[in-house]
Amino acid sequence: MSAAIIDGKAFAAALRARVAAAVPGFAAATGRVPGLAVVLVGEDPASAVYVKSKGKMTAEAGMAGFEHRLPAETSQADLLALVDRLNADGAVDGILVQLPLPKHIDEAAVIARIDPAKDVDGFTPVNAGRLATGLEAMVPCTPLGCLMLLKDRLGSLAGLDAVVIGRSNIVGKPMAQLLLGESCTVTIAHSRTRDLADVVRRADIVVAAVGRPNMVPGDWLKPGATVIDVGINRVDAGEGKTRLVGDVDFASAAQVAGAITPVPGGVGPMTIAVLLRNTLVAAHRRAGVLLADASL
Ligand SMILES: Nc1nc(=O)c2c([nH]1)NC[C@@H]1CN(c3ccc(C(=O)N[C@@H](CCC(=O)O)C(=O)O)cc3)C=[N+]21
Repeated sequence: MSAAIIDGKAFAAALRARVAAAVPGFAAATGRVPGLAVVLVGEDPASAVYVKSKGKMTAEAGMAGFEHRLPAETSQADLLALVDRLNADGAVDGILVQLPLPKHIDEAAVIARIDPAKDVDGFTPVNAGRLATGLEAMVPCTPLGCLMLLKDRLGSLAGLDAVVIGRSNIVGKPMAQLLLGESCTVTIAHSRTRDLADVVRRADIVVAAVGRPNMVPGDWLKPGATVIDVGINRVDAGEGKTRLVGDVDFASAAQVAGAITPVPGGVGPMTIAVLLRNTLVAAHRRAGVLLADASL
């Protein structure tokens, strides 16, 4: 094993502490604390776990959390009406509608309904367009967390070759935009990419976000590359147990990479920490209050 392990869990805890430290200043200026509304439709057990952990960390940061659990049969009209109410609620600075939604609901229509100023996931077309054109935007939490880890590790990313594996609106595309914004030479690879191993081997930075357990082996990597593993895949561990693995084969990749994020304890905790950071930022922008800590 030669790679440094990038401790996302520790970085995320430090980020949450900086967010929490900024809340009293906001409260003094506005007479209220930042508020995050989380909407969960249906009973998906994995989703319920994330929502619970988000709620706990929202409270720990000194923010107000508003949880809305709706039955799986909720109609699209009722969900849109809830989004409208949250858009109009002055105590709500951030709105997160947990994905995926049940199949009878048009996900794109629900996301597009969220006020872009409260879109702390950065999933609305307005924020995607603002990010792509270099305007001030709410940036999706997972890619922004990955970028924070990369800049902490590497300093300037200018001129580096970056390969993003995966082209989702949630991770791959915004990740590529952020890396482009840092002046990387960016390749977006996906399921139809030819000679993926050769593409990945050119990269100084590899961000794997496909959702396929252990799909990137160490012998695809350029020695010394920085590897960010966004995958969170639950796999069978025998004896009726399961465990989490990433999209990168950690054991072989750690022999070749310069640095690598583990799963769990890498990107996952960053996602929630950045969600709180985005809620704090949205609250300041909406209230017209300057956020004193420029590192946020
Ligand atoms: N609108 C929306 N926004 C999201 O950001 C969103 C979503 N929908 N739907 C579900 C996914 C999933 N997600 C995770 C967040 C943190 C961890 C996390 O903290 N994982 C821990 C391990 C957790 C465990 O042990 O199960 C880790 O990687 O160390 C994982 C997954 C956010 N999501």
